[in-house]
Amino acid sequence: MNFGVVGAGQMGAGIAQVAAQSGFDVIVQDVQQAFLDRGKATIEKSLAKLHDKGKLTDTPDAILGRIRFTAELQDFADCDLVVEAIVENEAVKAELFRTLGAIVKTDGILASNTSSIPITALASASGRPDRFIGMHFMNPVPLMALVEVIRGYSTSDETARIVTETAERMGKTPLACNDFPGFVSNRILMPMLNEAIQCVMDGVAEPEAIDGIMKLGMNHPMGPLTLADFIGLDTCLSIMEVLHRGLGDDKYRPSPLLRKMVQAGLLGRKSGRGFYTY
Ligand SMILES: CC(=O)CC(=O)SCCNC(=O)CCNC(=O)[C@H](O)C(C)(C)COP(=O)(O)OP(=O)(O)OC[C@H]1O[C@@H](n2cnc3c(N)ncnc32)[C@H](O)[C@@H]1OP(=O)(O)O
Ligand SMILES: NC(=O)C1=CN([C@@H]2O[C@H](COP(=O)(O)OP(=O)(O)OC[C@H]3O[C@@H](n4cnc5c(N)ncnc54)[C@H](OP(=O)(O)O)[C@@H]3O)[C@@H](O)[C@H]2O)C=CC1
Repeated sequence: MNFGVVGAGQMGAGIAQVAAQSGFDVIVQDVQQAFLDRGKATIEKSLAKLHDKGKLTDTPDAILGRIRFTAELQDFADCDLVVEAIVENEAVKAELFRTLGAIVKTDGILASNTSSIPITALASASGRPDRFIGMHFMNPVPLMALVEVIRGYSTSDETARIVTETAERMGKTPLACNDFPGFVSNRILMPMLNEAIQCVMDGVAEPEAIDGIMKLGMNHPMGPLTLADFIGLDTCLSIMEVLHRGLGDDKYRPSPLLRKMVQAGLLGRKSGRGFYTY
C-alpha cells in the first residue's frame, strides 16, 4: 500500500512511523523542510528506543528507508490512503482536502486524524465523500493501541472496511463511532482536562497536586495537566471550542486559563512551557 501522511508534527510523525513499521511505503509532507527534519528526528529517536527493547521486526534503517519526506502535495498522486494530521483548524483542513481531492488518484481514500472536527464537513470539501473517513490515532502513536474509526454521512462500507483492516495491519485496535463533535475519545477526555485547568484557575490545588491526585487516586498513567501539555494546549483549546460550538452546551466552555495560556504562546511540551517547563 502507498500510504501518505500530511503533517510531520507529533501525530503525523507517529502515524508515518507505524505505517512504515507495518511494511507500507510512506510519503510524509509538511509545509517547511524544518518541520520535516524535526519529524524525521522524532521517528529516528522512537525507532531507536523500540529497537533497543527488541520490539521491531525490522532494523530502524530498513523502516526509515520506507519513508520519503517531501514538501510537495503532488507527491500523493499515487497514494492508496492519505491520512491528514495538520493543525486542528476546520478551515485549514478543508482547504487542504479541497487540494488533495484534486491530486490523489480517484480510488484513493482520504482520512483525517482530527480530534474533533466533523468528518462529514471535511468529506464534502474533499469532493469524494464516499472515500473519506476519520482515522483517529492516539498519542503517542507508536505505543497506543486505539484507532477511532469515524464514518461521515456518506462514507462507503468499502472505505470503512479498508481503513479498519489497515489499522489492524498497523497493529492497532480499530473501534467504530459516529460523527459527533469530539467523537467518543475527546468528548469524554477533554472536559476532564479542561476541568483540571479550571481547578488551577480557581486555586483548588497546585498543578503537581492535581496531577498526583488523578494519578495515584484514579490510576491514570499521566495526570490531566501533564497530558494536556503532552497533547498541546492549542489542540486542547481547539477541541473544546468544537465541543462547545458543536454541542451547544456551556458545560463544554473552554477554561479562560486555557485560552490565556494559548494566547501567551504556552502550548505545553511542544513550545517548552505549559503547566510545566520542559
Ligand atoms: C487529543 C486526541 O485527539 C487523542 C489523544 O491522543 S489523547 C492522549 C491519549 N494518550 C494518553 O492518554 C497517554 C497517557 N499516557 C500513557 O498511556 C503512558 O504514560 C505512556 C504510554 C505514554 C507511557 O507509558 P508509561 O507506562 O507511562 O511508561 P514510561 O516509562 O513513561 O514510558 C515507557 C517507555 O516508552 C518510551 N516511549 C515514550 N514515547 C515513545 C515513543 N513515541 N516511541 C517509542 N518509545 C516511547 C519511554 O521513553 C519509556 O522508555 P523507557 O522505559 O526506556 O524509559
Ligand atoms: N496532539 C495529540 O495528542 C493528538 C492530536 N490529534 C490531531 O492530530 C492533528 C495534528 O496534531 P499534532 O500532531 O499534535 O500537531 P502538531 O502541531 O505537532 O503538528 C501539526 C503539523 O502540521 C503542520 N501543518 C500546519 N498546517 C499545515 C498545512 N496547511 N499543510 C501541511 N502541514 C501543516 C504543522 O506545521 P506548523 O508548525 O507550521 O503549524 C505541524 O508540523 C490535529 O488535528 C490534532 O487535533 C489527534 C490525536 C492526538
